[in-house]
Amino acid sequence: MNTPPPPRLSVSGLEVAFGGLTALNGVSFDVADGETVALIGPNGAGKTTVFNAVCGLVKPRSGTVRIAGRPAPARATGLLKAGVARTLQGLGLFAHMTVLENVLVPLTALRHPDPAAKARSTLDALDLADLAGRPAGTLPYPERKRVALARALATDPRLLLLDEPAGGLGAADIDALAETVRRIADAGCAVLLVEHHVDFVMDVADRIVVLDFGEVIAAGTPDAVRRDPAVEAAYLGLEAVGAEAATAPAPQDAEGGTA
Ligand SMILES: Nc1ncnc2c1ncn2[C@@H]1O[C@H](COP(=O)(O)OP(=O)(O)OP(=O)(O)O)[C@@H](O)[C@H]1O
Repeated sequence: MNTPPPPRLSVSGLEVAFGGLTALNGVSFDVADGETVALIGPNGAGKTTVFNAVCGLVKPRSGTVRIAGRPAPARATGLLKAGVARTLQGLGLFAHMTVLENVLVPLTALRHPDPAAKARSTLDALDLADLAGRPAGTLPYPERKRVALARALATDPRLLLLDEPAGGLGAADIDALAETVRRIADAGCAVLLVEHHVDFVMDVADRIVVLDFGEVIAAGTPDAVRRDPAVEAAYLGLEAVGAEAATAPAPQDAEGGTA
């Protein structure tokens, strides 16, 4: 009998401390190819710290992060080569560069054989072709978010990490985003997202991992998690969290960063 392949992402017993503060305490979960997993939890629960540990930006005190069975590379280019791409909460676009140039950044880093064609086909797929020549910083927030997603997708990641992808978007853009995320997962990519927008999470996630004070307090299908009393107690009502996320953030200055 063939051994099944290891999960695309496997986080095991992750412990992270910032001085005296234990930010993550024994966090474990997997994400399989083609699966969408959402990390949710109240503010300060440790969601971003999980992302940062997966990307090697914080060093765990103990525990492991494995990508397709191998230890996760610590540097941005190593992660891209291992098929990992990430979007950032602050988007991290280069404001004065065009949309096309932004999407070219990771392709150039990866020495893609035909970066221009790949960038253009990715922009096409996300309905951004008409904006290719515009400086990224001049676009409205929803378009800038799509550019950040395009930049991550251009590298054909096998694991996509999305940091609050629905934050600051209106209902129509959130529906379109949900469709895009489904398409990405259907193509076999593993998707891990951190998100406060509960309706969006319930819509797109195959599984939800709930963090509170750095620990996994529930994990399972959206339905199971919704009915879990520990989750309700942690949130003091999921609806309140959804309402908070519906508020658009003030436009942020684009800044340099990695996909
Ligand atoms: N660099 C750091 N130095 C010190 N403490 C940190 C650092 N990064 C995070 N923390 C602390 O670790 C805990 C987890 O933070 P984290 O940002 O991972 O939570 P989160 O669930 O992503 O929160 P939010 O929903 O508000 O983004 C918090 O108590 C936070 O204050």
